[in-house]
Amino acid sequence: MENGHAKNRVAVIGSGNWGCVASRLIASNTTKLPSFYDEVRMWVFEEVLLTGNKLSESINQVNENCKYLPGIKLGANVIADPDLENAVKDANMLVFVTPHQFVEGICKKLVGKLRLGAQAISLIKGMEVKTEGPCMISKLITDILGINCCVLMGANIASEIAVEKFSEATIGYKKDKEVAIRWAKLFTMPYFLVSIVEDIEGVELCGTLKNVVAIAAGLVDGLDMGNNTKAAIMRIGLREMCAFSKLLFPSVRDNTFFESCGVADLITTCLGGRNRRVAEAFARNGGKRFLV
Ligand SMILES: NC(=O)c1ccc[n+]([C@@H]2O[C@H](COP(=O)([O-])OP(=O)(O)OC[C@H]3O[C@@H](n4cnc5c(N)ncnc54)[C@H](O)[C@@H]3O)[C@@H](O)[C@H]2O)c1
Ligand SMILES: O=P(O)(O)OC[C@H](O)CO
Repeated sequence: MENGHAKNRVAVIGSGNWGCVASRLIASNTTKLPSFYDEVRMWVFEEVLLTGNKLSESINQVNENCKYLPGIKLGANVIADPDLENAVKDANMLVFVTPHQFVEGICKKLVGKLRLGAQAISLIKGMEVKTEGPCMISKLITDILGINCCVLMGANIASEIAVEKFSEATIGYKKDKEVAIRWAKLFTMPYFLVSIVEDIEGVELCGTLKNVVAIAAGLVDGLDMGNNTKAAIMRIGLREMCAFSKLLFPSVRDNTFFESCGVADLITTCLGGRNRRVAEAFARNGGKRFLV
Protein backbone atom coordinates (compact mmCIF):
# COMPACT_ATOMS: atom_id res chain seq x y z
CA MET A 1 0.00 0.00 0.00
CA GLU A 2 1.16 3.55 -0.79
CA ASN A 3 -0.70 6.60 0.57
CA GLY A 4 -3.63 4.32 1.41
CA HIS A 5 -3.93 3.21 -2.25
CA ALA A 6 -3.45 -0.37 -3.38
CA LYS A 7 -0.52 -0.91 -5.74
CA ASN A 8 -1.19 -0.84 -9.48
CA ARG A 9 -0.70 -3.86 -11.69
CA VAL A 10 -0.28 -3.45 -15.45
CA ALA A 11 -1.19 -5.76 -18.32
CA VAL A 12 -0.43 -5.02 -21.97
CA ILE A 13 -2.84 -6.44 -24.53
CA GLY A 14 -0.78 -6.81 -27.70
CA SER A 15 2.81 -7.72 -28.51
CA GLY A 16 3.55 -6.43 -32.01
CA ASN A 17 6.21 -3.84 -32.80
CA TRP A 18 4.71 -1.02 -30.70
CA GLY A 19 3.20 -3.42 -28.14
CA CYS A 20 6.68 -4.73 -27.29
CA VAL A 21 8.25 -1.28 -27.14
CA ALA A 22 5.41 -0.02 -24.92
CA SER A 23 5.86 -3.04 -22.63
CA ARG A 24 9.58 -2.28 -22.42
CA LEU A 25 8.95 1.37 -21.47
CA ILE A 26 6.36 0.42 -18.87
CA ALA A 27 8.45 -2.41 -17.43
CA SER A 28 11.38 -0.09 -16.95
CA ASN A 29 9.17 2.27 -14.93
CA THR A 30 7.30 -0.31 -12.83
CA THR A 31 10.61 -1.43 -11.31
CA LYS A 32 11.29 2.17 -10.23
CA LEU A 33 7.84 3.35 -9.13
CA PRO A 34 6.79 2.03 -5.71
CA SER A 35 3.10 2.40 -6.57
CA PHE A 36 3.38 -0.32 -9.24
CA TYR A 37 4.09 -4.05 -9.08
CA ASP A 38 7.21 -4.84 -11.12
CA GLU A 39 5.67 -7.55 -13.26
CA VAL A 40 4.09 -6.56 -16.59
CA ARG A 41 1.99 -9.27 -18.24
CA MET A 42 1.98 -8.96 -22.02
CA TRP A 43 -0.74 -10.83 -23.87
CA VAL A 44 0.60 -12.51 -27.00
CA PHE A 45 -1.57 -13.54 -29.92
CA GLU A 46 -0.01 -16.98 -30.20
CA GLU A 47 1.84 -17.86 -33.36
CA VAL A 48 4.08 -20.78 -34.30
CA LEU A 49 7.46 -19.55 -35.53
CA LEU A 50 9.32 -21.02 -38.52
CA THR A 51 11.52 -22.83 -35.95
CA GLY A 52 8.39 -24.64 -34.73
CA ASN A 53 8.55 -22.82 -31.35
CA LYS A 54 5.59 -20.91 -29.94
CA LEU A 55 6.09 -17.13 -30.00
CA SER A 56 5.11 -16.66 -26.34
CA GLU A 57 7.55 -19.37 -25.18
CA SER A 58 10.31 -17.89 -27.30
CA ILE A 59 9.71 -14.41 -25.79
CA ASN A 60 9.94 -15.80 -22.27
CA GLN A 61 13.07 -17.80 -23.08
CA VAL A 62 15.12 -15.00 -24.63
CA ASN A 63 13.24 -11.90 -23.32
CA GLU A 64 12.86 -10.72 -26.91
CA ASN A 65 10.13 -10.84 -29.54
CA CYS A 66 12.16 -12.30 -32.41
CA LYS A 67 9.31 -11.75 -34.90
CA TYR A 68 8.05 -8.23 -34.17
CA LEU A 69 10.99 -6.58 -32.33
CA PRO A 70 14.14 -8.63 -32.87
CA GLY A 71 17.32 -7.64 -31.06
CA ILE A 72 15.68 -5.70 -28.20
CA LYS A 73 15.48 -7.04 -24.64
CA LEU A 74 12.08 -6.29 -23.13
CA GLY A 75 13.07 -6.35 -19.45
CA ALA A 76 13.12 -9.41 -17.20
CA ASN A 77 9.81 -8.34 -15.61
CA VAL A 78 7.89 -8.60 -18.91
CA ILE A 79 6.07 -11.94 -18.95
CA ALA A 80 4.53 -13.09 -22.24
CA ASP A 81 1.19 -14.81 -21.75
CA PRO A 82 -0.88 -16.34 -24.59
CA ASP A 83 -3.92 -16.73 -22.28
CA LEU A 84 -5.87 -13.45 -22.55
CA GLU A 85 -7.98 -13.91 -19.42
CA ASN A 86 -4.99 -14.94 -17.34
CA ALA A 87 -2.93 -12.01 -18.62
CA VAL A 88 -5.47 -9.41 -17.44
CA LYS A 89 -7.11 -11.01 -14.42
CA ASP A 90 -5.04 -9.31 -11.69
CA ALA A 91 -4.39 -6.03 -13.51
CA ASN A 92 -6.08 -2.71 -12.77
CA MET A 93 -4.28 -0.86 -15.61
CA LEU A 94 -4.83 -2.27 -19.09
CA VAL A 95 -2.87 -1.07 -22.12
CA PHE A 96 -4.54 -1.89 -25.46
CA VAL A 97 -2.05 -2.00 -28.34
CA THR A 98 -3.22 -4.35 -31.10
CA PRO A 99 -4.15 -3.53 -34.68
CA HIS A 100 -7.59 -1.89 -34.46
CA GLN A 101 -9.51 -4.65 -36.25
CA PHE A 102 -8.98 -7.11 -33.38
CA VAL A 103 -10.10 -4.90 -30.49
CA GLU A 104 -13.82 -5.62 -30.60
CA GLY A 105 -13.29 -9.41 -30.50
CA ILE A 106 -10.73 -9.10 -27.69
CA CYS A 107 -13.03 -6.88 -25.60
CA LYS A 108 -15.97 -9.26 -26.04
CA LYS A 109 -13.81 -12.07 -24.62
CA LEU A 110 -12.99 -9.90 -21.59
CA VAL A 111 -16.55 -8.99 -20.55
CA GLY A 112 -17.01 -9.89 -16.87
CA LYS A 113 -13.35 -10.94 -16.52
CA LEU A 114 -11.75 -7.67 -15.39
CA ARG A 115 -10.88 -6.44 -11.92
CA LEU A 116 -13.32 -3.98 -10.40
CA GLY A 117 -12.15 -0.41 -11.02
CA ALA A 118 -9.88 -1.33 -13.93
CA GLN A 119 -8.66 1.54 -16.12
CA ALA A 120 -7.63 1.33 -19.77
CA ILE A 121 -5.48 3.25 -22.22
CA SER A 122 -5.45 2.72 -25.99
CA LEU A 123 -2.28 3.13 -28.08
CA ILE A 124 -4.17 2.01 -31.18
CA LYS A 125 -4.21 4.32 -34.19
CA GLY A 126 -7.37 3.62 -36.12
CA MET A 127 -11.15 3.60 -35.83
CA GLU A 128 -14.04 1.23 -36.44
CA VAL A 129 -16.40 2.36 -39.18
CA LYS A 130 -19.84 0.96 -38.44
CA THR A 131 -23.10 1.39 -40.36
CA GLU A 132 -24.12 4.01 -37.76
CA GLY A 133 -20.88 5.93 -38.42
CA PRO A 134 -17.28 6.02 -37.13
CA CYS A 135 -16.54 4.75 -33.62
CA MET A 136 -13.32 5.64 -31.82
CA ILE A 137 -11.42 2.67 -30.35
CA SER A 138 -11.41 4.16 -26.81
CA LYS A 139 -15.21 4.42 -27.00
CA LEU A 140 -15.47 0.84 -28.23
CA ILE A 141 -13.43 -0.32 -25.21
CA THR A 142 -15.55 1.78 -22.82
CA ASP A 143 -18.85 0.66 -24.37
CA ILE A 144 -18.03 -3.06 -24.32
CA LEU A 145 -16.16 -3.26 -21.01
CA GLY A 146 -17.76 -0.39 -19.09
CA ILE A 147 -14.36 1.06 -18.09
CA ASN A 148 -12.76 4.49 -18.49
CA CYS A 149 -10.26 4.56 -21.38
CA CYS A 150 -7.58 7.22 -22.09
CA VAL A 151 -5.48 7.29 -25.27
CA LEU A 152 -1.75 7.75 -25.93
CA MET A 153 -0.73 8.96 -29.40
CA GLY A 154 2.29 10.82 -30.78
CA ALA A 155 5.24 10.86 -33.14
CA ASN A 156 6.20 7.38 -32.06
CA ILE A 157 7.83 5.14 -34.63
CA ALA A 158 8.37 2.16 -32.37
CA SER A 159 11.75 1.04 -33.74
CA GLU A 160 13.25 4.44 -32.79
CA ILE A 161 11.85 4.39 -29.23
CA ALA A 162 13.13 0.81 -28.88
CA VAL A 163 16.69 2.16 -29.13
CA GLU A 164 15.86 5.09 -26.86
CA LYS A 165 15.95 7.90 -29.40
CA PHE A 166 14.12 10.93 -28.01
CA SER A 167 10.41 11.39 -28.72
CA GLU A 168 7.26 12.87 -27.23
CA ALA A 169 3.72 11.59 -26.81
CA THR A 170 0.32 12.97 -25.84
CA ILE A 171 -2.22 11.37 -23.52
CA GLY A 172 -5.82 12.34 -24.19
CA TYR A 173 -8.29 12.01 -21.34
CA LYS A 174 -11.89 12.76 -20.50
CA LYS A 175 -12.49 14.46 -17.11
CA ASP A 176 -10.33 12.22 -14.86
CA LYS A 177 -7.01 14.10 -14.75
CA GLU A 178 -5.65 12.05 -11.84
CA VAL A 179 -5.84 8.86 -13.91
CA ALA A 180 -4.19 10.57 -16.90
CA ILE A 181 -1.32 11.64 -14.63
CA ARG A 182 -0.94 8.05 -13.40
CA TRP A 183 -0.69 6.84 -17.03
CA ALA A 184 1.81 9.59 -17.88
CA LYS A 185 4.04 8.48 -14.95
CA LEU A 186 3.95 4.92 -16.21
CA PHE A 187 5.18 5.84 -19.71
CA THR A 188 7.52 8.81 -19.12
CA MET A 189 11.24 8.24 -19.57
CA PRO A 190 14.06 10.76 -20.10
CA TYR A 191 13.84 9.86 -23.82
CA PHE A 192 10.02 9.65 -23.89
CA LEU A 193 8.22 12.78 -22.68
CA VAL A 194 4.48 12.57 -22.20
CA SER A 195 2.02 15.46 -21.91
CA ILE A 196 -1.68 15.22 -21.03
CA VAL A 197 -4.57 16.96 -22.79
CA GLU A 198 -8.27 16.99 -21.87
CA ASP A 199 -9.39 16.25 -25.45
CA ILE A 200 -9.61 12.51 -25.91
CA GLU A 201 -11.40 12.68 -29.27
CA GLY A 202 -8.94 15.23 -30.70
CA VAL A 203 -5.89 13.19 -29.65
CA GLU A 204 -7.31 9.90 -30.95
CA LEU A 205 -8.49 11.40 -34.24
CA CYS A 206 -5.01 12.86 -34.85
CA GLY A 207 -3.48 9.38 -34.44
CA THR A 208 -6.04 7.90 -36.81
CA LEU A 209 -6.32 10.49 -39.57
CA LYS A 210 -2.58 11.14 -40.04
CA ASN A 211 -2.36 7.64 -41.54
CA VAL A 212 -4.56 8.75 -44.44
CA VAL A 213 -2.29 11.72 -45.10
CA ALA A 214 0.79 9.45 -44.85
CA ILE A 215 -0.62 7.23 -47.59
CA ALA A 216 -0.97 10.31 -49.82
CA ALA A 217 2.63 11.31 -48.92
CA GLY A 218 3.83 7.81 -49.88
CA LEU A 219 2.08 8.08 -53.25
CA VAL A 220 3.82 11.43 -53.81
CA ASP A 221 7.20 9.76 -53.08
CA GLY A 222 6.39 6.80 -55.32
CA LEU A 223 5.54 9.15 -58.18
CA ASP A 224 8.74 11.21 -57.56
CA MET A 225 6.71 14.39 -57.23
CA GLY A 226 9.23 16.06 -54.91
CA ASN A 227 9.41 17.63 -51.48
CA ASN A 228 7.34 20.74 -52.22
CA THR A 229 4.37 18.59 -53.22
CA LYS A 230 4.85 16.40 -50.17
CA ALA A 231 4.93 19.46 -47.90
CA ALA A 232 1.72 20.69 -49.55
CA ILE A 233 0.08 17.30 -48.92
CA MET A 234 1.10 17.52 -45.26
CA ARG A 235 -0.15 21.12 -44.84
CA ILE A 236 -3.48 20.52 -46.57
CA GLY A 237 -3.77 17.15 -44.82
CA LEU A 238 -3.34 18.74 -41.38
CA ARG A 239 -6.02 21.32 -42.18
CA GLU A 240 -8.39 18.57 -43.33
CA MET A 241 -7.64 16.45 -40.24
CA CYS A 242 -8.64 19.42 -38.10
CA ALA A 243 -11.82 20.17 -40.07
CA PHE A 244 -12.92 16.53 -40.19
CA SER A 245 -12.26 16.03 -36.45
CA LYS A 246 -14.37 19.06 -35.58
CA LEU A 247 -17.15 17.87 -37.84
CA LEU A 248 -17.26 14.59 -35.90
CA PHE A 249 -16.67 16.16 -32.46
CA PRO A 250 -17.20 19.95 -32.22
CA SER A 251 -15.44 19.85 -28.81
CA VAL A 252 -12.05 19.04 -30.45
CA ARG A 253 -9.48 21.77 -29.65
CA ASP A 254 -7.21 23.53 -32.14
CA ASN A 255 -4.25 23.31 -29.74
CA THR A 256 -4.34 19.51 -29.82
CA PHE A 257 -3.04 19.63 -33.42
CA PHE A 258 0.14 21.33 -32.14
CA GLU A 259 0.87 18.55 -29.63
CA SER A 260 3.01 15.51 -30.48
CA CYS A 261 -0.14 13.60 -31.45
CA GLY A 262 -0.91 16.20 -34.15
CA VAL A 263 1.64 17.88 -36.37
CA ALA A 264 4.62 15.86 -35.04
CA ASP A 265 3.01 12.47 -35.69
CA LEU A 266 1.88 13.65 -39.10
CA ILE A 267 5.46 14.61 -40.02
CA THR A 268 7.15 11.45 -38.69
CA THR A 269 4.62 9.15 -40.36
CA CYS A 270 4.86 11.02 -43.68
CA LEU A 271 8.67 10.68 -43.49
CA GLY A 272 9.22 7.25 -41.99
CA GLY A 273 5.99 5.37 -41.22
CA ARG A 274 4.86 2.02 -42.60
CA ASN A 275 1.72 3.60 -44.14
CA ARG A 276 3.97 5.88 -46.21
CA ARG A 277 6.22 2.99 -47.24
CA VAL A 278 3.37 0.78 -48.41
CA ALA A 279 1.88 3.62 -50.49
CA GLU A 280 5.26 4.41 -52.07
CA ALA A 281 5.77 0.75 -53.00
CA PHE A 282 2.24 0.63 -54.46
CA ALA A 283 2.92 3.67 -56.67
CA ARG A 284 6.34 2.39 -57.77
CA ASN A 285 4.67 -0.89 -58.71
CA GLY A 286 2.44 0.97 -61.15
CA GLY A 287 -0.56 0.92 -58.82
CA LYS A 288 -0.67 -2.87 -58.83
CA ARG A 289 -0.92 -5.04 -55.72
CA PHE A 290 2.29 -6.64 -54.50
CA LEU A 291 3.42 -9.15 -51.91
CA VAL A 292 5.28 -7.89 -48.78
N1 LIG B 1 4.66 0.15 -34.93
C1 LIG B 1 4.65 1.44 -34.67
O1 LIG B 1 5.64 2.15 -34.90
C2 LIG B 1 3.44 2.06 -34.04
C3 LIG B 1 3.58 3.28 -33.37
C4 LIG B 1 2.47 3.88 -32.78
C5 LIG B 1 1.24 3.25 -32.84
N2 LIG B 1 1.13 2.04 -33.47
C6 LIG B 1 -0.19 1.41 -33.42
O2 LIG B 1 -0.14 0.32 -32.51
C7 LIG B 1 -1.10 -0.68 -32.89
C8 LIG B 1 -0.41 -2.04 -32.87
O3 LIG B 1 0.63 -2.03 -33.80
P1 LIG B 1 1.98 -2.85 -33.61
O4 LIG B 1 3.01 -2.11 -34.39
O5 LIG B 1 2.25 -3.13 -32.17
O6 LIG B 1 1.63 -4.26 -34.31
P2 LIG B 1 2.35 -4.95 -35.55
O7 LIG B 1 1.78 -4.38 -36.80
O8 LIG B 1 3.82 -4.96 -35.39
O9 LIG B 1 1.92 -6.46 -35.36
C9 LIG B 1 0.65 -6.99 -35.53
C10 LIG B 1 0.22 -7.65 -34.24
O10 LIG B 1 -1.10 -8.18 -34.42
C11 LIG B 1 -1.15 -9.48 -33.86
N3 LIG B 1 -2.24 -10.25 -34.45
C12 LIG B 1 -2.28 -10.89 -35.64
N4 LIG B 1 -3.48 -11.51 -35.81
C13 LIG B 1 -4.19 -11.23 -34.67
C14 LIG B 1 -5.50 -11.57 -34.22
N5 LIG B 1 -6.33 -12.33 -34.97
N6 LIG B 1 -5.92 -11.12 -33.02
C15 LIG B 1 -5.11 -10.34 -32.26
N7 LIG B 1 -3.86 -9.98 -32.63
C16 LIG B 1 -3.41 -10.42 -33.81
C17 LIG B 1 0.24 -10.05 -34.16
O11 LIG B 1 0.51 -11.17 -33.36
C18 LIG B 1 1.09 -8.83 -33.80
O12 LIG B 1 1.31 -8.77 -32.42
C19 LIG B 1 -1.64 -0.25 -34.25
O13 LIG B 1 -2.89 0.37 -34.06
C20 LIG B 1 -0.63 0.80 -34.75
O14 LIG B 1 -1.24 1.79 -35.55
C21 LIG B 1 2.19 1.43 -34.05
O1 LIG C 1 4.38 2.92 -39.22
P1 LIG C 1 3.03 3.58 -39.20
O2 LIG C 1 2.68 4.24 -40.48
O3 LIG C 1 1.97 2.64 -38.67
O4 LIG C 1 3.15 4.79 -38.14
C1 LIG C 1 3.80 4.52 -36.93
C2 LIG C 1 3.41 5.51 -35.87
O5 LIG C 1 2.02 5.71 -35.84
C3 LIG C 1 4.16 6.81 -35.97
O6 LIG C 1 3.86 7.60 -34.85
